[in-house]
Amino acid sequence: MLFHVRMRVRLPHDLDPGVVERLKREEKERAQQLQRAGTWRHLWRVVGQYANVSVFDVDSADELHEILSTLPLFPYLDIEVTPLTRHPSALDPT
Ligand SMILES: O=C(O)CC1=CCC(=O)O1
Repeated sequence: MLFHVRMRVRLPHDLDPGVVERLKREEKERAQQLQRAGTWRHLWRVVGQYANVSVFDVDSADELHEILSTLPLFPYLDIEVTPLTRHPSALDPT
């Protein structure tokens, strides 16, 4: 199942810079692990915002919830999820 996910990052301005650096490093490691596994299919920066749009390929909404809710940055993310299905005019079968 494919899901479009929009994440907006809202880090508190008074968060310790060392904590911010660690969270970003851990988020990157987890994101790249999931990309290598084929689960995090697309990861794009939204121009002009500290936000991304992503496409996840998972077996269920429960699996997606588990992934998103365990991201290191999760406490600081506003997340919107949109389930996707195949468009009948799409050439790409995936
Ligand atoms: O910077 C972001 O958009 C948040 C994020 C998601 C994966 C990652 O490495 O950073």
